Amino acid sequence: MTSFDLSLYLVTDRELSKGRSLSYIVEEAVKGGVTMVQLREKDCTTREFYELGMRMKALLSPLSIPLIINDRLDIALAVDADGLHIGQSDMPWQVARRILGKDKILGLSVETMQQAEEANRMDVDYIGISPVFATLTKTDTLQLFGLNGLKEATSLSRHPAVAIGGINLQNAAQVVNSGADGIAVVSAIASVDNPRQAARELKLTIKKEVPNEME
Ligand SMILES: Cc1ncc(COP(=O)(O)OP(=O)(O)O)c(N)n1
Ligand SMILES: Cc1nc(C(=O)O)sc1CCOP(=O)(O)O
Ligand SMILES: [Mg+2]
Repeated sequence: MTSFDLSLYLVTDRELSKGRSLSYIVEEAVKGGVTMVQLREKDCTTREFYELGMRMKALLSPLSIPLIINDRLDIALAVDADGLHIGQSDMPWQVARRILGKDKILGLSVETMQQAEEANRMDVDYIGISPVFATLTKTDTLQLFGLNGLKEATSLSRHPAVAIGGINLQNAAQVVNSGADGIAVVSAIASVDNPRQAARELKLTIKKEVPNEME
């Protein structure tokens, strides 16, 4: 499987990118230290999603930054992405795994403690703990995990775990100190004036925290 580093995971949303192109946001974010990118565009035709996917692949592949496609197994295959992220209402993980093959990265959102526990019996490569905090970026979610829920979910999970939902410079340190292997963000990078600087600051914050925790 493609190796991956969940520490600073950018999830895209053109609508929240203040009129700037996806390529600009992603390029700047990568220069700031993003380790993984998920193409998540909800308002998109299939053709447009495919073309964006091809553009992202051309941009990220030479930099060895994994490209993950949200929801769309067909697009992940068509652009030969590094992986797919699915939620509880998306393609069943067994089907996704069978079609993607064992070499691709498969991520799964877990929205409850029970789902985190069930994911231990699934052949997925990481879980997204969704959501940790409230966010306006995605509102069709169940309960918030909060930091205590995040601690419990990361301790019971056998999978690497990325936290998502309402994560920013103010709370990122607490998130990684609660056991997450990384943070996934949309607005904290895509909606700010300087995405490169935002990524750099987030990266510094989480890098600082993980070793401190281990000491
Ligand atoms: C890293 C990560 N975690 C969770 C999600 C949410 O996925 P899902 O529940 O399928 O919701 P949508 O993103 O499809 O609206 C994610 N995309 N990425
Ligand atoms: C894509 C996504 N999934 C979530 C979940 O809880 O499953 S929250 C979310 C959006 C996260 O955006 P922001 O960093 O702006 O809060
Ligand atoms: Mg989904």
